[in-house]
Amino acid sequence: MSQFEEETAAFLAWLVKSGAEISNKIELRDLRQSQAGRGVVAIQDIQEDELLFRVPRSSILSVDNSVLPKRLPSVFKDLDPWFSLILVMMYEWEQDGKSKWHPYFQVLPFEFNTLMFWEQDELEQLQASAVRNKIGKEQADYTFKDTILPIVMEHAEVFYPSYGKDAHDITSAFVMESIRLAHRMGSTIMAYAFDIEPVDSNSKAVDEEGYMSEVEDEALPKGMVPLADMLNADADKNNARLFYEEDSLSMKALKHIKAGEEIFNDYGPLPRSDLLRRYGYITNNYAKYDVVEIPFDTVHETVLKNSAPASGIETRLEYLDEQGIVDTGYDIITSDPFDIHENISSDLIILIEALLLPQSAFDRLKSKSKLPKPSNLSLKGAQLLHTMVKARIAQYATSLEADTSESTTIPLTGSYSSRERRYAMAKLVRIGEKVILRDAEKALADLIEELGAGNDGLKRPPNSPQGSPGKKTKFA
Ligand SMILES: C[S@@+](CC[C@H](N)C(=O)[O-])C[C@H]1O[C@@H](n2cnc3c(N)ncnc32)[C@H](O)[C@@H]1O
Repeated sequence: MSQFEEETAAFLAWLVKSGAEISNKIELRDLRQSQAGRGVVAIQDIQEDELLFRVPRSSILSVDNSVLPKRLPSVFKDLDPWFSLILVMMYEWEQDGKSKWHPYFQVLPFEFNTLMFWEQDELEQLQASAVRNKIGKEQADYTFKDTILPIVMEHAEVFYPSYGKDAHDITSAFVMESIRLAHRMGSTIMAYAFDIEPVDSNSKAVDEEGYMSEVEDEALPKGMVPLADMLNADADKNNARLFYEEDSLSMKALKHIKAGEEIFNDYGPLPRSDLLRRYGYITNNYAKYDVVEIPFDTVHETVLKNSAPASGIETRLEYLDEQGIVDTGYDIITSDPFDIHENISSDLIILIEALLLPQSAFDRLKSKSKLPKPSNLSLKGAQLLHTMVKARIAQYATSLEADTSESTTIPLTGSYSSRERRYAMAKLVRIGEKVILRDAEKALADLIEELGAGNDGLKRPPNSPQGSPGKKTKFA
């Protein structure tokens, strides 16, 4: 038996000993040959609603189940769920064989393929993707130094029992190791933890949509649910879900699963950029959730360069900010066919239309605390949006045509975190974003032609068909 298989077997034996029930119709399998780590596979046909496994709440690696908060009650009084679980995991990891969760840690990752761990040249393959600004490595470093490190240093003898009496002899190696460990546990939580609902609900799903925890759901306590977190995900291939019960959490089949099929959880409708950031992998099945962001700076610059009045823009932005319209960026989502009003952020359309209004019209809206209607995209608005989209396209180092001149596939051989794999995944992410921009550019160009040829009083391009009288576009 390989070490990998031994660790899997020891983990499952530990889980069963802890009171878990595991169906004999499933197997925790080595899927490294398809670059998917471990995964759960059906070895016999499984019916809809059938129990796959049940994990007792006491086996969850969580703040409630660890002794650390009992040892350091004052530390946990005001700490948010995210930092609390990081601390607990650091503590339990350092207890080594003495931790109740030791066999579980052996099947959790030591290395990650998420964007936080990519080299600079690998990140550059994402070109102008907005995900590069969301990796948050510096922010995480800062908060770990600010929040986690002082606690670990003050209670070094608790966290690092092997330091013994010299626990307070803190060295820079100690500091670096603690930050590294905090990153590792933070990344594990991001890709593996669930939001744990309290023990009151009547057999409730993980959250309303059944996704694994989102970092954004900061209020709910987080927990690591052994085996439940061994399920991979592949967009709509989802066929199982975790349900809360009073003393346990149960993974059940959502549909009939045939022998040999993989059992998939649902990580949510994530664009490939975000999937890469949080989970370190992508599949083409997630392409339908792709998003491209128009950063606020691009919006601002385009408005300043291309439209009067430049004066008063900042005051208008202040009002729009109060109304919740100003954001760091605006999403354009993918769909085929592309629909301007469905796919382009309505806040972006509101922002543009508000900035284009004559001063008197803007003042009137403001006095009534109102905003332009996103359904009323004007010709000027469409033109400005079109210029913005073109400016955004120009921010990427290569064109869509160049990127797609040869097909890109993610290598299935070699190391999971190889440069080759990362380059290919990054290329697919940027292609997805450029496809949306191309579609948006084309839809806006068509709309401009339509509005220009219609009743906006502008000159129609030569040879364009005459719009029939009274014909209204959806956007006029
Ligand atoms: C919740 S864990 C699932 C168990 C994981 N495969 C393991 O071996 O520990 C999430 C991680 O599994 C991997 N993963 C999940 N779904 C995948 C898929 N469809 N293809 C490749 N890797 C996947 C990614 O590395 C992701 O960060």
